[in-house]
Amino acid sequence: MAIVESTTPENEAHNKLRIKVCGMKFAENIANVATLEPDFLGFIFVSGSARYAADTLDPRQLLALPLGIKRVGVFVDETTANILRIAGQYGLDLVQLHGEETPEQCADLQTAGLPVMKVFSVGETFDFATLMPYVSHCTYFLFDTKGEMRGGNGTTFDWNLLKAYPLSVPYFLAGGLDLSHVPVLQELQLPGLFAVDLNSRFEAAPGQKDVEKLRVMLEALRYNPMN
Ligand SMILES: O=C(O)c1ccccc1N[C@@H]1O[C@H](COP(=O)(O)O)[C@@H](O)[C@H]1O
Repeated sequence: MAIVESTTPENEAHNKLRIKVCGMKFAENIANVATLEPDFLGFIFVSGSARYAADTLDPRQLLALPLGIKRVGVFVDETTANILRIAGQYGLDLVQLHGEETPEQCADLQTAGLPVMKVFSVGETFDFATLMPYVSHCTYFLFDTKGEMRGGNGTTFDWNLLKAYPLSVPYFLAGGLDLSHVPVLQELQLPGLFAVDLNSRFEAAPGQKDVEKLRVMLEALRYNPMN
């Protein structure tokens, strides 16, 4: 993949690979990462996670983020009422559902005006038929590596499985991504890939991102040798 595949500004906007930095929880760190202008910042609202944001974050810190950065709330098997309440409180633009959420719950959230990104955990194989009931109820899909924990395992899966992606729903790729993967991503040219999700491989401590490490990664992802 040429990370920015087109030379025209119009197509560039459509084709460029978006970047999500996830697992943010400290105000100063969020402000510093925001200067790198990621497309999405993710906040974990899962109480067992080391990246749980609700303990440390004042909603006003999220509401003050630049408009160009979309705020993503990450949930695992949370009730629709709680998701909508937290989304309103923190001004979330999108929710990432990282558990066993049903197509009906995705539909309810989207009907309530909250775009949904449904996560699917990928093991050694993946059956794309699993996605079908979700297609009309999700704005994005996200593919993460199946692991011991719901998310944040820091491990990759065989991305070649996504070469056969048959749908038009754009997706995020997550799971252990780091700088060493940029050439592989460029080579693979995955159909439907909309964004990459950066999390535990860019941390100085849980929830504390290494800004310099992220800066190098974002520069590598945004570098287009064709320009
Ligand atoms: O990071 C967490 O603690 C977490 C907890 C519960 C659900 C999702 C979580 N993180 C998500 O996991 C993926 C992959 O992260 P990693 O690169 O493997 O560390 C990412 O989408 C995070 O949003």
